[in-house]
Amino acid sequence: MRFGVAVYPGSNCDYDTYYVIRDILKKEVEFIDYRETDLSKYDCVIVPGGFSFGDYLRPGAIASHTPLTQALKDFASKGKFVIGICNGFQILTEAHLLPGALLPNNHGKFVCKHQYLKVENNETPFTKNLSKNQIIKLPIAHHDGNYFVDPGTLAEMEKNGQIILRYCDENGIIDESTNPNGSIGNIAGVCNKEKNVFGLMPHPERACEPILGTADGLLLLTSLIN
Ligand SMILES: NC(=O)CC[C@H](N)C(=O)O
Repeated sequence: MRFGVAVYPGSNCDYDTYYVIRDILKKEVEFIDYRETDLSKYDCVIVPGGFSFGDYLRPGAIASHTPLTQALKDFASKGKFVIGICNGFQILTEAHLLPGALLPNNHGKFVCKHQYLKVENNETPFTKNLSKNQIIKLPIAHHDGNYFVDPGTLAEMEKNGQIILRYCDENGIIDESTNPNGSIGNIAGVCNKEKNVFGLMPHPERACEPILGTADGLLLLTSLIN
């Protein structure tokens, strides 16, 4: 399986992602410049976190119009895999590769901490190494992670199994007190209807070695490889 890691001006999790794929997962990986349009050699493109184009206009808004992000539409339509992490999730919603939008956190502050998450759907290529309702711990670090989608689309997404992760506490409680940013339904990660595009606000690439406090990110990233 060949990976590409998208690089926009202002990406800052690109090296972390590259490191995990090359040195921990031992898979082939290359950086992809945001002006590139030929993605034929990749099986999966990861759109990493950061502040692409300085988060100007809205996070992900400018990056969504670059040649690379536009080429991802054709790439995804062929059934290839796309994962957007944090700013990558913002870019994928701005590009309409995923439904919904990431609004500013409801408390107006940047949030940076470890967060418990509940696996809502393990029947996707991104979560098959996990069990349904499994609780995992990953870091979150964002200012605009407040997931919003209109009620009609949300109902469709629930029906299609497109809600993948929700924010919770260590006991799996999902409510306002365990919601770090105001996301509707505590949603932390979603996929498209076809289940080959996945976006999430937490950072699995920052949680792949026990020394980092949690290696649960590996459960997600190895699902796809297996
Ligand atoms: N860690 C990140 O990718 C940050 C995402 C985005 N720039 C935000 O603050 O919401």
